[in-house]
Amino acid sequence: MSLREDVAAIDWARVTSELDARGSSTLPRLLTSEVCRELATLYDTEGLFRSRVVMSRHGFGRGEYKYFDYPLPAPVAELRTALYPHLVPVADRWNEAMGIEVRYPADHSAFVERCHAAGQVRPTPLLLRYGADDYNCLHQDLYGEHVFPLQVAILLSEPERDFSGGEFVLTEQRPRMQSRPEVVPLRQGDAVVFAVHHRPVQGTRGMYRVQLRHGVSRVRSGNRHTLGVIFHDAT
Ligand SMILES: O=C(O)CCC(=O)C(=O)O
Ligand SMILES: [Fe+2]
Repeated sequence: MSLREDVAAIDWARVTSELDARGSSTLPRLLTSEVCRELATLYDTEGLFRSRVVMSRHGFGRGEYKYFDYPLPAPVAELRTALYPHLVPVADRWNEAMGIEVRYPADHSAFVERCHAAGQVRPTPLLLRYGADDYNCLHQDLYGEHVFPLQVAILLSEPERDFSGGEFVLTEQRPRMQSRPEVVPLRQGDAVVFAVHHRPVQGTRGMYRVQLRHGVSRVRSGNRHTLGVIFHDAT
C-alpha cells in the first residue's frame, strides 16, 4: 500500500474527536520500521538539509536537529501532502471557535504558496537526534505569520531497544490555571498529531483558549530519532 492509502485508511473520526478532546492524538504504525530506519540514517547524509541546530547553543535543550531543504525526501514530502487535507477540517473549525478568520485551502501545495507569498519560503520538516542525557525543552514551532495549527511528529527509534527515557510530553496551559501535562507513549513508526500553539476548549461558561507546548523528557540511554512534520514554512 502507498503512504497515501495508509493515511486515507486512518480512522480520522477517532483522531478528530481525540484532537477536540485533548489537543493530541496518535497514528499507530504510520511508518514501517524499515522506513523509520532509512529516515534516521538520512541524518548523516550530506546535502539534504538547509540548517543544523545544536539545541544547547540556543537554550532549547540538549541534542540536535536538522531542517530538510527542498526538494524534501519522498517520504517526507508525501507525509506532508497526505496528512494535511485530513487535518484541515479540524484547523478550520478550531479557528472558527477561537474567532480567528483564517481558513485553510484543501491542498497543501496551495497553503505552501500562501506561506511563500508572505516570505515564508524555507521548509520546516526536520529530523531530530537525541543521545543519552539529551532532551527538548517545551516549545511551540511558530515560524512566521502563517501557521497551520496542527503538526505531526513520528518516532523513528524503538523505545527500550534503541533508547530509554525520552518521552514525548505535551502541556496545556489554561487561562488563570496551572498547566496540565500529558505524556504520549509512542513506539517506532507511531505518529503523534498535536496542536502547534493553541486550541479551543468548551467550558461551562463558554469557549476558552488553551496554549499548548511540546517537548521531550531526558533520554536515559541510547539514541532517539524523530521526524517532525510541520505544515507551514519558515521566514
Ligand atoms: O523529538 C520529539 O519527539 C519532538 C520533536 C519536535 O519538537 C517536533 O517535531 O516539532
Ligand atoms: Fe517541536
